Amino acid sequence: MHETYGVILAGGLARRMGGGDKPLRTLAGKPMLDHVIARIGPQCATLALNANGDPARFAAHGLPVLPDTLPDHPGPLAGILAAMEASPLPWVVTVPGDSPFLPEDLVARLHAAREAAGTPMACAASGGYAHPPIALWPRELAAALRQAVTEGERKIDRWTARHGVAHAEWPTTPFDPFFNANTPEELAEAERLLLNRGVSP
Ligand SMILES: Nc1nc2c(ncn2[C@@H]2O[C@H](COP(=O)(O)OP(=O)(O)OP(=O)(O)O)[C@@H](O)[C@H]2O)c(=O)[nH]1
Repeated sequence: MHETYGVILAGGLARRMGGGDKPLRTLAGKPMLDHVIARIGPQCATLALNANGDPARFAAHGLPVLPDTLPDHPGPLAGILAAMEASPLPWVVTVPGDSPFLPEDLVARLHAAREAAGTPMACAASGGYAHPPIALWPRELAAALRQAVTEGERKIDRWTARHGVAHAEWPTTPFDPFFNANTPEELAEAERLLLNRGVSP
């Protein structure tokens, strides 16, 4: 297995949640970020958090905080770029801080998909839909990504398609492992899934 640098993306503005830090919202008695760390941490050699503003608010979670290196919240590609530029390892996996049910074989299957297809990147999918922020990135494409974002690129899938991306698909039953909580209603739904439908916390 390739050692992989994991970065949890928490650099967005969370407008649909009413602002603030989505990953610090409580889910089943603990911050959603703790659920994400429990899922992705064991799959990575090192873990970090991409977030903007005062890093002290994440101190309890014990992760290095990487701020965006581009101004004005240009979107998830800015967090992916910060992750690739900070990575001590050739491979980087990014996951959003609002996806508490990530699969335990995420990193292994992304590497396998990339190797089988001979592409530089691999992206997670479920139910026939790709989840562009949940992907494996080669550090060596950081300069190309910086150039693209500087020139105005904002869409992850358009940029990955230019370089080549494989997709690894997961089943959506009994639940979608890429469920993400963007709104207070989705956070309540995540809580129901955890408490009633056997998603292990
Ligand atoms: N670093 C960084 N990450 C971002 C930015 N915008 C979104 N993200 C992250 O990308 C992932 C998907 O973002 P969205 O859920 O679409 O955006 P969001 O800002 O979190 O929420 P909304 O404002 O409700 O759309 C989340 O993990 C966000 O934290 C950004 O400008 N910079």
